[in-house]
Amino acid sequence: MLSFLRRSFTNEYFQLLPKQLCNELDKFIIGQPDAKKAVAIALRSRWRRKHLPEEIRSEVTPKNILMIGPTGCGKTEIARRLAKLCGAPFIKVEATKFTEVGYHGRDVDQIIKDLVTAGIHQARENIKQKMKAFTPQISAMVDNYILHHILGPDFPDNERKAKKLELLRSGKMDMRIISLEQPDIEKIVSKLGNEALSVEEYLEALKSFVPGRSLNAFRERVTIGEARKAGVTLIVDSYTRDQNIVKDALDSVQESGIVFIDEIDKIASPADAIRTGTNPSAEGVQRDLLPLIEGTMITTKHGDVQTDHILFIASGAFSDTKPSDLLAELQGRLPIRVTLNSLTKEDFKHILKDTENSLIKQNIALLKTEGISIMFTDDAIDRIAEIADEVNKTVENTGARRLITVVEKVLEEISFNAPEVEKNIEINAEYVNSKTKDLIKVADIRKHLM
Ligand SMILES: Nc1ncnc2c1ncn2[C@@H]1O[C@H](COP(=O)(O)OP(=O)(O)OP(=O)(O)O)[C@@H](O)[C@H]1O
Repeated sequence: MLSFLRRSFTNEYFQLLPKQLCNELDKFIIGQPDAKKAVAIALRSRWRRKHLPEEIRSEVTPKNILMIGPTGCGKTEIARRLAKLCGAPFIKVEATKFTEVGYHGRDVDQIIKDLVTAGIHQARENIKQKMKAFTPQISAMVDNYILHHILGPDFPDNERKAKKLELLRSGKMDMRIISLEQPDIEKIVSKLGNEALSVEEYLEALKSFVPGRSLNAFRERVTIGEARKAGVTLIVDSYTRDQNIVKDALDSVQESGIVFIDEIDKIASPADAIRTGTNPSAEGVQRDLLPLIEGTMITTKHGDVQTDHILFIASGAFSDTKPSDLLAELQGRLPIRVTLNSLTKEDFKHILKDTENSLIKQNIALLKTEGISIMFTDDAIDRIAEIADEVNKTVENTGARRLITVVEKVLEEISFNAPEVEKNIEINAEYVNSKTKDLIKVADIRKHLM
């Protein structure tokens, strides 16, 4: 059971062809076809690499990517979504963090350590998700144990026992108080490492388990309802403590980890600056990053990690510097360059309503929890997109992040007063205008000054 649960943290998306993967990304990210293509190919290359004979496989390293594009245009989102789709451990870091006082020269290794932590967390979450399919079996086992505890081991009357069990399962005994002993958790955990156990054997092994360890820590007497819940949680948690999960997570990090390094443009220095030594710390960070991206061994508290096959995606706006201002060796290690476009008003409309869990859908769902139904007319969506575009152009370009600010403004009053507002609210362009007057005014003033 355990090996089945653990098998392959990567999922079926790992098998997708680049075109199919782009289609999946299209559901969440509007436009940016080149960047989607590049990451989809990078992912498929990993699958291809896995199918190579051993001797060639170790020679093939991932083709790392440099994403160039303005802030808020989807660079991080593409990488994060890719990782999520294929179940790959993912971490985002800001390159500038390592130029801060106290950071320089130390610990870009921390990036890999954090990736391992993210990988372990994800592996545990994966197991928890998969365990959900076994909840009925686990609950039945816990109930059986509790019944055994209530009736004692020698209770002879099977008919009465069955009736009691039915009562227990129905939840009718949940308020009764029982006291539980300390579980022999060591015994259970030592069994967990044994992969040879079948489901039945595993459940059998767990019969020695007394639910409620965490409860016993602060009280011995618990209600049956609490014990039933705690028993299930404790069993699920004990699976996730298995040391093999850490080992699998390390493998997963090495084989399919993705590191997203943002603000790489901020540590690029024009050749002059390096020659005159005006920006030595930025260059130092580039040098520190080199071995990680080239492939090295990093020692973490969970074990050694070889970084050769981790996919690195570096990203930046490059408004003040150029990619060619990066150290030549670093450029060489980021051979795939993709440019992302500044988002247009049309893109904004699609981002607002057409992506899975789009901003509009999220806000509708949020207010639904208060019993409020809101509906956006098409002209309201157009207007929000227009205002966001206008403010980006005249005040500061924050890309799609601006949409969040505008939608927040539009819904501020309803959010503040809910649920004491009308139950059905239509939001049209006029309503949008009335709630975003301040934003429009600032944009107008700036426009006239330009
Ligand atoms: N093309 C897009 N399609 C859908 N949503 C987008 C798109 N671009 C940005 N967003 C949304 O805008 C927000 C910011 O985007 P993201 O984090 O990808 O920015 P970025 O390009 O990495 O910029 P930065 O370098 O400043 O981090 C996210 O919530 C994301 O969902």
